[in-house]
Amino acid sequence: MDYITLTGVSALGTHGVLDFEHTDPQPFVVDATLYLDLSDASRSDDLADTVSYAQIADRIVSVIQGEHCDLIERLAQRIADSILLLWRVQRTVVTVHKPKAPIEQDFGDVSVTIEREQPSGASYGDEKIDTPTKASQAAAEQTEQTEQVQDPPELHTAILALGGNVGDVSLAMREAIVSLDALPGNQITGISALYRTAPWGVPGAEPVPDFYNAVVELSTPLSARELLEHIHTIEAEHGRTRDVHWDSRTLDIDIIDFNGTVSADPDLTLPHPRAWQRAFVLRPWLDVQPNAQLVGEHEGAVAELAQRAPDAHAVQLESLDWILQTGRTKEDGQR
Ligand SMILES: Nc1ncnc2c1ncn2[C@@H]1O[C@H](COP(=O)(O)OP(=O)(O)OP(=O)(O)O)[C@@H](O)[C@H]1O
Ligand SMILES: Nc1nc2c(c(=O)[nH]1)N=C(CO)CN2
Repeated sequence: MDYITLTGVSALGTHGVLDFEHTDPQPFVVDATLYLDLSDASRSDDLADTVSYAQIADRIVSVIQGEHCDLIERLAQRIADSILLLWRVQRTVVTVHKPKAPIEQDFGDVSVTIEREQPSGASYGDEKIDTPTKASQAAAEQTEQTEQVQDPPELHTAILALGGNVGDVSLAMREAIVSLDALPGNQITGISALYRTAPWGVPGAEPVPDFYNAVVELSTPLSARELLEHIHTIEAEHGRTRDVHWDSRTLDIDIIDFNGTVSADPDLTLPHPRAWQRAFVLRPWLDVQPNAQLVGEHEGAVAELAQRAPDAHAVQLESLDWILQTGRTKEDGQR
């Protein structure tokens, strides 16, 4: 199996059992090996056929700087989880070093190493992670020969807004992101923070729960229309029905921008026709593209539109590392 190795990624964090370790930052150093099939990337010379080691380094640093763990075993698990969100990575070995650990004796380093893999039988779109049989190897070789004469697919950059206000929204959004990333050829290239936002334009006399919103940047070979079809399937998997416009919902995913395309088609309007006046979309968009520009009728710098939007003051940062959480959050569980 091919692999990518990244060593010595370091950052300050507040992990440890002792009281002062909860407040005084100390260095943590991480080595990670990612096992994945690099045969496509080695032929195509295209980043979309592999995983970006810069993105892995970012994820590792975010986890080190993120939520407190008592044990470096737990920190290593959180790092492995964040790496395995990338569907291409089949297995990862993560070592966390804590060179300044509070140990009275002279010591050089202390570290833990864990090895984790995708859940068994994990299936991603049409791609199943399986031990290759002779037949599947022969089929793969055949495909490789065919692929050599094909042009690599054209990749598009899509900005997707995710939101919801019913049930465990952040879990639904994390699962949706994994599903989007798992579609063949897709790669999530940016994930915003999670924001808690006041309901925008939602009708009805009853009080409506706040929404959670986030934005992702996606590199995709799919057309905008194909992507929208997949999005509808993912929304439906999370119990979304489309009965009432702007009603409370478990999961809503909108295509905000698709390579700067402008289209008035009502089935797929681009950019999203209401994005320009929604700080709950514009603010998280800036997290993944700080210099983003909206095209079309309401064109302008997203940073300026976000400030001017009527709900600019109703968008509150909820979590920077929400994507790394596992299971239900206490708060979500009560919703
Ligand atoms: N850019 C777009 N992204 C997603 N859906 C779109 C887009 N443009 C048009 N649509 C169409 O809008 C229809 C309704 O979408 P949806 O149910 O997500 O709307 P909504 O969430 O109630 O309102 P809003 O679009 O204002 O967020 C979809 O069936 C889809 O075909
Ligand atoms: N704060 C907030 N308000 C909304 C949202 C949303 O995601 N966040 N989505 C809506 C319809 O898509 C309507 N109103």
